[in-house]
Amino acid sequence: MFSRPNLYGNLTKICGNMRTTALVNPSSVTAAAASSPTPYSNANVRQYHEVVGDIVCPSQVRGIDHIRDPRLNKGLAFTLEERQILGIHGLQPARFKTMEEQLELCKIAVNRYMEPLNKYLYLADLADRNEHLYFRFLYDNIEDLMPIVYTPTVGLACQRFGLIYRRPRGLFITVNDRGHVFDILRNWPEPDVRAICVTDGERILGLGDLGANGMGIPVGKLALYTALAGIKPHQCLPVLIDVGTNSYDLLEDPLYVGLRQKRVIGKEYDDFIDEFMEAVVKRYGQNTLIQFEDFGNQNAFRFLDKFRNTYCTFNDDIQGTAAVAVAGLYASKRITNRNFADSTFVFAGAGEAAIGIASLCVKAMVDEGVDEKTALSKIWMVDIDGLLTTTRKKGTISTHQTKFAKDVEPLDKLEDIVTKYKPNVLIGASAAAGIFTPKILQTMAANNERPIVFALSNPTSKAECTAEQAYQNTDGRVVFSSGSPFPPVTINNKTFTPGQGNNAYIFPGVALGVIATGTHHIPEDMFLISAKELANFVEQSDLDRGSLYPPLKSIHEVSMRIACAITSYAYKEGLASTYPEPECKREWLKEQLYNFNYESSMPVTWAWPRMPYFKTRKDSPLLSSMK
Ligand SMILES: NC(=O)C1=CN([C@@H]2O[C@H](COP(=O)(O)OP(=O)(O)OC[C@H]3O[C@@H](n4cnc5c(N)ncnc54)[C@H](OP(=O)(O)O)[C@@H]3O)[C@@H](O)[C@H]2O)C=CC1
Ligand SMILES: CC(=O)C(=O)O
Ligand SMILES: [Mg+2]
Repeated sequence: MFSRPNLYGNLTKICGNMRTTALVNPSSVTAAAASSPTPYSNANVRQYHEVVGDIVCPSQVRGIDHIRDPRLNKGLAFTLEERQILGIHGLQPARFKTMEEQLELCKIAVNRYMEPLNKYLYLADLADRNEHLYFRFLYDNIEDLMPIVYTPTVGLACQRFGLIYRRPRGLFITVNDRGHVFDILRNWPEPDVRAICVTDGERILGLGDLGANGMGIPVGKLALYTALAGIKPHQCLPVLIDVGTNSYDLLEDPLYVGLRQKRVIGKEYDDFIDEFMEAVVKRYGQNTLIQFEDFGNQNAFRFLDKFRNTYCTFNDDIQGTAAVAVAGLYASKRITNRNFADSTFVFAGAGEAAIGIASLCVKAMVDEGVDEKTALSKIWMVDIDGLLTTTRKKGTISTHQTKFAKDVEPLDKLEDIVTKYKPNVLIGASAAAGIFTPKILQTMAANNERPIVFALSNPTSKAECTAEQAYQNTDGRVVFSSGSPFPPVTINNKTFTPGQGNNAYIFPGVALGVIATGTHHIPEDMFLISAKELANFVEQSDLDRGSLYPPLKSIHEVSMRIACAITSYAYKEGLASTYPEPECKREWLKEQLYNFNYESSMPVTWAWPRMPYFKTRKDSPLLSSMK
């Protein structure tokens, strides 16, 4: 244990005249967190003045409010100087801890919970208490914690949202706020938002319409912005657009926290979304990235078409998913030796994810030198009514699906379609659990030496098949990946660890590149570039263990590589608005990242807690009065 030095003499000296000074060299403060605290003195006050020069005041918040602010709180990692100067001394136990010691405690604490939802709640509580520790904990333990803050557990958290809701972690904008969306955005305390993830909760993972309970999704996605790509948390804003829900269960549920009405649709809904988009630009600027997430099918495509050239926006379910799946297919070429154009694809599902992937596959084939018509002929799409054919009744097939419809006899059953068209690639994005039956998987294995099967639906309970079913029914020959994680499977004495074909490999890196460069619009090319970047990072050892993706522990590097590629592309294509173009993109991006370690909590102008934010030492009346 640390002995407690007599600091009160020094403190009286410093606090005696609140308008003099109490400045301590911040580097010594950070280092001191781990070691025996050193009393402050006028000597190090002077040194700090000399060292710091122009300085930005880190915080005006003192006392218990400093601990209560998750962005400022460091728990027991506050040094003695920090505790004294911030006026929090005595509000915590005597012990000083390093961040590493705190992280050990987090591990013990989270592992005490058996239920994933309880782990989720522990992490949410940690984020509400100590943001730095939360993100560092996620960053260090992404393999263990991604299934908690993200799919599959985030799905359960959304389903139980009314029960577990604690504190605001994003904005709820309801259709009753029409005409006042800008005012609601102004209520968000952060002025420097660079990225918004927005949902209206209509299609939350494969769980359907969860209305306002869908807030867990933008919160989880943006947690990954920080944990995977280092985007600063204060620059991220989760938004839930509440226009009601068509879920009868939720409307009847006494715990439901959203508007208790059926969804507003049509012009009223569209005008509301328009107002939201305009308000975002007015509040945060035209380069604010707006990631659309888990909207209903029709709206997702409509809004992407409508906004993609007028706002800085993308749809993660359509475009992010496309990139991760196509990356997996690029990587699979090293196993099957087949180009895209030599393949036959069957998609179970013809919605956002499936159409997005199929469209990017076409782009990849065109990239290989094949014409678009030939590329389209390789792709067979199946929705709930069976094969997409040109004979479908008008109105049962959308404009995005039309180009994939085939001039053939209708076929309803997936089994028959797989038997007849003999795909070597079978991709599920249907939210229909178990539709890849043993028979279908066996047919894939009978027709292909190395059949490719992606069961991309989330959460785990909605997967088209489990990893175990895929390996067992193909004699271990399948090249498999899934949207949510599955545990390793051992068959014929060989253990397979399939990779996670999830857009989390893509959207954080894309977002980092887009935000850093101040890109205005996000062209489709960026997703093909991201796919190639991800595939290039896959090593032979990944393929050998049965994965088409790098291990999650290297997902930070994946995000950085994607961000570098996006940055280069943005400058090359004249899309960037941040000048001058940096020579070394990686170094330049790294300089902008979140610091996962604690920073000094020593406020330069601590003696005037409510003073405005002075940018330079020269500007500060406190400091100039000291001359
Ligand atoms: N791994 C990842 O990164 C991602 C995974 N997903 C997952 O993909 C799933 C679908 O999402 P999304 O595309 O956005 O949803 P959509 O609602 O847009 O599409 C679902 C599609 O599946 C079809 N479908 C439903 N039941 C069946 C069935 N029994 N057989 C064949 N097709 C069927 C639907 O047909 P119809 O329209 O006729 O009902 C529709 O075409 C979700 O579970 C989602 O979590 C989504 C994004 C990313
Ligand atoms: C992963 C994702 O975005 C989804 O399942 O909707
Ligand atoms: Mg999604």
